[in-house]
Amino acid sequence: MEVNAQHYDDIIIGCGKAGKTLAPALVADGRKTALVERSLNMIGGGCINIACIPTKTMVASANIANTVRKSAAYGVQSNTPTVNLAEVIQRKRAVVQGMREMNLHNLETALGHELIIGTARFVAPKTIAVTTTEGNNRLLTAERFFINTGTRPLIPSIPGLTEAGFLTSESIMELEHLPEHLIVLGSGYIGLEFAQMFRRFGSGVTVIGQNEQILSQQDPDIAIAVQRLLEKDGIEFLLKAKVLRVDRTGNETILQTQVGDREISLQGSHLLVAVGRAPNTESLNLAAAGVATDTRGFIQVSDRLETNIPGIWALGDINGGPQYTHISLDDYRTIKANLIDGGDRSTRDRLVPSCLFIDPELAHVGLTETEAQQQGYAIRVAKVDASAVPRARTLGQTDGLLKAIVDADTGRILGCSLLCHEAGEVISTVQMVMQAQMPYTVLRDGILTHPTMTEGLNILFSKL
Ligand SMILES: Cc1cc2nc3c(=O)[nH]c(=O)nc-3n(C[C@H](O)[C@H](O)[C@H](O)COP(=O)(O)OP(=O)(O)OC[C@H]3O[C@@H](n4cnc5c(N)ncnc54)[C@H](O)[C@@H]3O)c2cc1C
Ligand SMILES: NC(=O)c1ccc[n+]([C@@H]2O[C@H](COP(=O)([O-])OP(=O)(O)OC[C@H]3O[C@@H](n4cnc5c(N)ncnc54)[C@H](O)[C@@H]3O)[C@@H](O)[C@H]2O)c1
Repeated sequence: MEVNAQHYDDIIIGCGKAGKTLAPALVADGRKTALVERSLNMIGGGCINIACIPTKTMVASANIANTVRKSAAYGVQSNTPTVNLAEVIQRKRAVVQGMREMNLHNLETALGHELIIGTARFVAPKTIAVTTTEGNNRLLTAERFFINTGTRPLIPSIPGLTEAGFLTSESIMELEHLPEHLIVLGSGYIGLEFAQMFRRFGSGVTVIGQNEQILSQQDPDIAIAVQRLLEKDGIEFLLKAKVLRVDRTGNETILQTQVGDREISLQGSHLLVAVGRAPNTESLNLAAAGVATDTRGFIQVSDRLETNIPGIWALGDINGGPQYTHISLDDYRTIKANLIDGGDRSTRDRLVPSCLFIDPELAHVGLTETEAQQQGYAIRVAKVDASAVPRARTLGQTDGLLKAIVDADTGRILGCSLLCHEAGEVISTVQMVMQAQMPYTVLRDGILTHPTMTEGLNILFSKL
């Protein structure tokens, strides 16, 4: 049943990191604001419910299992660990639920009844219809719209895949029994984090990649170092492989693959598909609003995140930028600066840090060596094994590689990749030096606490 349209100053569609942070800021700015989120189970967005937080909670369990398994090397005797996946999942659910409740409380406090649970679709420019879970329709209009609807797993069209069945990053985190042998299709972020996690829980794991190199955006030396340490964990890789067909027979999923001119058949108890993300744009009926998308369906935006339609902005993964929660948060900062604080902030030239949460972690900021060369910089490259860092030795965490790319003319750091214990923390120090536009010598000569992993930066930059 349709009712008369309700009018708002601002409507946010999707409760991702950007949307949930922007809503209270708009309210505080005196705007009559509604936030439309399609599911109560997704309050707070993908990050806390089905992505970063649940995965990192489960990675913590996997790392505990690994520590126990290796304890004898530290002089501590223990039994071989037994992983109860149902309890790991229970712990994950508790962490997620706690964060979702906190987000719900914050949003209800800021928005009251203007937090609307339902799926939004445009029916006219600046007008949406919201279908609630009970099937009711509400018409809402607003002067300004902010789209923050995120992504979902991309499912490739491979013969037999749908019929055979498969796991995604969401369903794999609801498994209560350990897969005997997990095949992971995709050698990117999601594929590698789950591959190591399930290997450490006790599953056999094979990763299939379509390129010769895993982590295709990284430099080859870094990607190879990651592959080697995952192989040390017992993970197998089948690279440069194209999956021709998937079948399910009894308890086995069988993948027919082509590697060069050879056909290789692979069997596993479970298959995880992790080959990228598709944008949640179809259900929005963007055509009714005239909002333009790219060929993959992501919304096209300016460097101020405005779409081709004045008064409609797109934030987070949906705008085709880097897919990280901290980037979605930065999109919020851009909108706040320009629309609330009267500033002039753009997304151009922002530094994008990232961390792949395997153990040891791979953190990156700025340009890779390949990118720096392609952009025509004269560069100097520093590299050092993680084993050179005293803290790594005390911890028995000596696998890894530290690498920095420096502009030979200015001494400024162009990029850095750290594959080492606590890399995700250490990279922030490098990022701050880059942001302050200081020369690399600050990290070479600065007094850093001994013995810490950050002290490794003294060692790395003294190689130049
Ligand atoms: C398994 C996994 C692990 C990850 N780990 C990390 C990590 O460790 N660190 C990191 O930085 N990033 C990580 N990411 C990426 C990160 O999760 C995303 O970049 C981030 O969640 C993007 O948030 P967003 O603001 O774009 O929106 P999202 O968080 O995707 O939220 C979009 C919201 O919109 C809602 N919605 C969609 N369509 C509609 C509609 N029509 N009407 C109403 N509501 C709608 C959805 O229900 C959802 O709640 C991970 C991703 C995955 C999949
Ligand atoms: N720690 C983190 O910050 C974190 C963790 C998970 C996800 N994420 C974000 O989510 C995004 C999506 O992750 P993802 O792993 O799905 O994507 P991804 O882009 O990182 O990796 C996808 C991989 O799948 C491969 N691929 C594509 N089609 C294939 C096919 N048909 N067969 C075999 N391989 C194929 C690609 O070559 C690529 O290596 C990431 O890019 C990242 O931005 C971040």
